[in-house]
Amino acid sequence: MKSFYGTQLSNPLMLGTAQYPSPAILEQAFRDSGAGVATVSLRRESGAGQTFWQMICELGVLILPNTAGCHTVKEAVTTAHMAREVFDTKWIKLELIGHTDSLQPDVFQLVEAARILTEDGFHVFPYTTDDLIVGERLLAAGCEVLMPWGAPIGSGRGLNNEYALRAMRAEFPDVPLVVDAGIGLPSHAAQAMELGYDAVLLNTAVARAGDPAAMARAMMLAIEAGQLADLVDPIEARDMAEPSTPVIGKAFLS
Ligand SMILES: CC(=O)[C@@H](O)[C@H](O)COP(=O)(O)O
Repeated sequence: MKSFYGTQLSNPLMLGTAQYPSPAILEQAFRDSGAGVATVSLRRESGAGQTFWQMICELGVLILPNTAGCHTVKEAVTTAHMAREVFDTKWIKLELIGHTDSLQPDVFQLVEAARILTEDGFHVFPYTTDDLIVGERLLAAGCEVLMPWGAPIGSGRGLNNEYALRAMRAEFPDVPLVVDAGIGLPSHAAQAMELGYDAVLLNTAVARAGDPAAMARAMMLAIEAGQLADLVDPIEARDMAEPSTPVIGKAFLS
């Protein structure tokens, strides 16, 4: 498994901490799924106060603070500095929103903020589009991980552009890649792993499910299934049929 800035994840599920019905259900979702990373929004969840930060720290998983809700480089950089103080970590999930309806990242500001934060010693996890050139620019700015979107945040649409995500995997074979946002179902998470992605980050699909803890577990099982399938050389899809038993009386190929 690839490492994330030198750290091996205990497993490839990164789980958000927003919108759960209660703190107890949030904790249960982490326990039942065994998620390896918790992402937490400094701006959106700052109202919850010290008790909430404490609870997140006590989950016993790696913390990936994020800059959700930031629209400018200045806001994102300031929020990243706050996060480093609160959670004592160099990791920052850099979100810089550029479009109100789709919450599409502003990739121009994203690259600039990534460069500033990297020079300042941060380990940046950029939430980006599935654009190859933006990916290249983020790597050139010092990022060692890329987090392309599956679909707009909270949409639950799954992988909107499988072609582009596949192209990113092929273009950056050695870079840890995480599908971030838009996952709605376990099958979407499995699909991301089948493409050879290294992890999946999701929040809404679990937090807003009828039973968040059970959905978190379902996501983890799907991620494990997709990861295993990717490792064991799956067959290529074909247009034409091919008999499963090509030679009468011969059950095995060899
Ligand atoms: C919590 C978080 O980091 C989100 O901004 C993230 O992008 C997840 O998106 P979904 O809620 O669509 O899973």
